[in-house]
Amino acid sequence: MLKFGGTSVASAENIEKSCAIALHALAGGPVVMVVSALGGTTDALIGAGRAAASGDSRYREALAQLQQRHLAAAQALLPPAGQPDVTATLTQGFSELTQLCDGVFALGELSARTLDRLMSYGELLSSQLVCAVIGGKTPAAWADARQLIRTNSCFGKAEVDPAATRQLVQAFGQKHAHALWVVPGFIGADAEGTTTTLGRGGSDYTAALLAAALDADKLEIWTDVSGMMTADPRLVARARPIAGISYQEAMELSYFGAKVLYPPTIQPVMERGIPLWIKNTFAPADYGTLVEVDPPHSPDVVRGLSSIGQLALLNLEGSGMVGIPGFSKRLFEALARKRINVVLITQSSSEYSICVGVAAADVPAARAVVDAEFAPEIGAGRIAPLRPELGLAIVALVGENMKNHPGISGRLFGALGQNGVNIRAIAQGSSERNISTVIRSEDVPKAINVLHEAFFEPAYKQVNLYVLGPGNVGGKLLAQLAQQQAHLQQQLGLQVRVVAIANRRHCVVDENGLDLATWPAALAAAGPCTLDEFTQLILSRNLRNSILVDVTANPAAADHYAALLEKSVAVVACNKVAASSAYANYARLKGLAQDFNTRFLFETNVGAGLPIIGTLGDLTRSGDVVRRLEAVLSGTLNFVFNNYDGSRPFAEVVRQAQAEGYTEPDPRLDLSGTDVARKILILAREAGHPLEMSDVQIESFLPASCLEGDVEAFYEQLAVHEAHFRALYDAATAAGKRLKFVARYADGTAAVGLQAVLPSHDVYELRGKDNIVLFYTDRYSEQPLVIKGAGAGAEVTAAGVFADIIRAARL
Ligand SMILES: NC(=O)C1=CN([C@@H]2O[C@H](COP(=O)(O)OP(=O)(O)OC[C@H]3O[C@@H](n4cnc5c(N)ncnc54)[C@H](OP(=O)(O)O)[C@@H]3O)[C@@H](O)[C@H]2O)C=CC1
Ligand SMILES: N[C@@H](CC=O)C(=O)O
Repeated sequence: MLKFGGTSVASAENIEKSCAIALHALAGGPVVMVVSALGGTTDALIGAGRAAASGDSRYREALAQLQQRHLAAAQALLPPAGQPDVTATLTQGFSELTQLCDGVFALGELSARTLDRLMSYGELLSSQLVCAVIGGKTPAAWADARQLIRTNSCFGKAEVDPAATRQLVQAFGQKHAHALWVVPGFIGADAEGTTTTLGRGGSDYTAALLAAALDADKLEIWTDVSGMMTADPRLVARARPIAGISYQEAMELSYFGAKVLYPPTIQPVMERGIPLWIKNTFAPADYGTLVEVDPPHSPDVVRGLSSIGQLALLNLEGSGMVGIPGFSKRLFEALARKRINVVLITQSSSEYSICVGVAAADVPAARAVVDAEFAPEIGAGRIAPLRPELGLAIVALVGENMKNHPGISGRLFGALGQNGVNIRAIAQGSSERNISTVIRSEDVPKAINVLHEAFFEPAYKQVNLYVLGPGNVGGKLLAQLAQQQAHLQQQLGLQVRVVAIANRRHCVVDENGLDLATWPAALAAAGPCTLDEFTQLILSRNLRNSILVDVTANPAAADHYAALLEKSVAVVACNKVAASSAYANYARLKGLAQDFNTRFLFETNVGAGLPIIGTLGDLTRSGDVVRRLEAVLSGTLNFVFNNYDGSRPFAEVVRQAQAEGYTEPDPRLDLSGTDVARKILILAREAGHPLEMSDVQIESFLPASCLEGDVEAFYEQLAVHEAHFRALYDAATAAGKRLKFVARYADGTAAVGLQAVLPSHDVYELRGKDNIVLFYTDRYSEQPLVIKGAGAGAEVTAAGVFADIIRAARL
């Protein structure tokens, strides 16, 4: 039994392919070919009927075009001698169709019964065309499905009488012995012989009914994809075909939106144990999906993911329901009276509420019928009026193996939770074959991708970066990312994509990942975007595993972290503003990261790429208590005082520090001690002490006038005060000391300031732009734990940001 869908017969070329497949199958025994209408025909027929009913005479043009398409296919496929019969059949069919639509036009009404008749021509004509084509190569007989498929008179989606159908098919088979039959799909007839249809996609069902009635060896559904996929390939780029699947799993997946198979198709073949094979007409060598009783073992615990959109939840709740039998019965009966299909049901054990999922389009009817049913209880205040919630979708995991594996739901909830996907309702049958979650519609693409990663690509995770501030550090970061992309993918299973880059003037976005070799040109050519717009971009794209990387020094950028963390978007910042802002804000951001299962990381805020904050975290998490910190935390100031000896102006050495990328974008922050004050404040907080910036005492060595005016004025004033800096240097040198800008924390107070230290001091030998931190803790009480190394510079800072990105990605 072979069924060919609309795309498989959409053109002359495709019909040739389908016929070749059928001829090949014929070598193995008798074949029945069930054929859909030429792709797009059913919609065109419905459109023509509706146009006629609404008094729009353009239905005639539409029918003429369809006729032309069918005739052209016949001409292309058949030799001249074989054309007249089919041409006559097609012409006759379109003449009947036109008469039918003329009637609809005259009456201004299109009944469901007439629409079924109208639609049936799609399959009736395509199957006769295909029969003529294949009949030119081998003997073939056309059979009218209306003599085989017996239905009730529910027009639009008639219900099949399987026993009567079986009898009709078998009797027909005994009377007409042919090696090859061609049968129109989708249509049947009621007991009076009136044409009915089986619902959109119903040709699959026709084929399954015939396969069951004839006890076929197998049913092959030939379509335009290579089988059922692990997820909708339009949403998940790495979705792959499922080779083997059980009937029950296929049924779950097809009901839950895997459009490859019309859901009722499975039942008739499942009852008879007939294998169902989904194959691709355009890639016949592909294996496809074999649906059978006992598919081979698969390492995948979950067989597939599916989703249903346009869902609404209806909540019926109130204390009047608790412990009273019959409420659910009344609810479901009320919905059934309006023929409202219930897709999902959940009820809490408190019995305080029942929640059902229905199609969003059914909400007004559901609301009316349920509120009417429970009017007495609502009036008495014992239950609340029905509360619908719209804009929802179901995402489901399907797989027989799930029941043997603990932890599947945990993985499901963990993966969604880490990506800020809120689950509104959950349903799991005791078969454990399907775990359904109800989520917001706009989260579906993200959720499906996250779950596909979690269950089908365990060694692979896509990470989406939004980089704000491609300056010295940001530029180096992008270069390092470009260089390491292959390594990240191969060694860590991370596909790190930079989705957007913005500076103050431009913002470039590519949801598929920017080309990291050419981003500067792309950025320069892109339009501007504000910080608000950048944040909205991140939120609206709603991509999985999103990370904001703030490589600016901008205070306003830090104001956006909360909105992102609240949506489970991780924040990696080398911008120190947030972590050194008011303690309440710092604590709130950390709390948000924890509450929303994401990360707020700022390792580079202290000591650039050195592992200072991480080490502090390890100490405190393991129960150690930090009593005292002593540190040199400014790469700039260490560089300046290591290089200034009076032989060239102090201002020139500072300019060199800036040119080499050690200073803040505004070097006054370094020279004033503010940058170091921020760092010791952050360390004290990370050690568990809730200090404010006002608690840090800053002893500035700069003359006050250096901080009045802009950066150029600052440099001018440094030059003006050269003698002051020279005197500081000379005094220290004369005493055998070196100048170091030292930060200290002890007993709840912190201070930063310039000191002349003796050779015996721990920081005396600190070279270049290095930083050093000495941790005095309960465990390291005599000899401190020391971290020392390059504490400034774009390359090392970018490396620290990179490491934070990986930490955030591997959460
Ligand atoms: N240098 C170092 O050793 C270390 C630096 N850091 C931190 O790294 C951060 C960056 O320093 P650095 O790279 O030297 O600075 P740069 O001045 O070189 O770069 C800053 C970047 O931020 C962008 N920017 C500023 N404001 C905005 C805004 N409102 N919207 C979008 N982009 C904006 C700038 O854009 P535009 O070009 O348009 O102005 C620029 O691209 C600072 O916070 C610094 O404290 C941390 C540790 C060590
Ligand atoms: N400007 C800073 C850079 C690192 O935070 C410094 O000089 O240390």
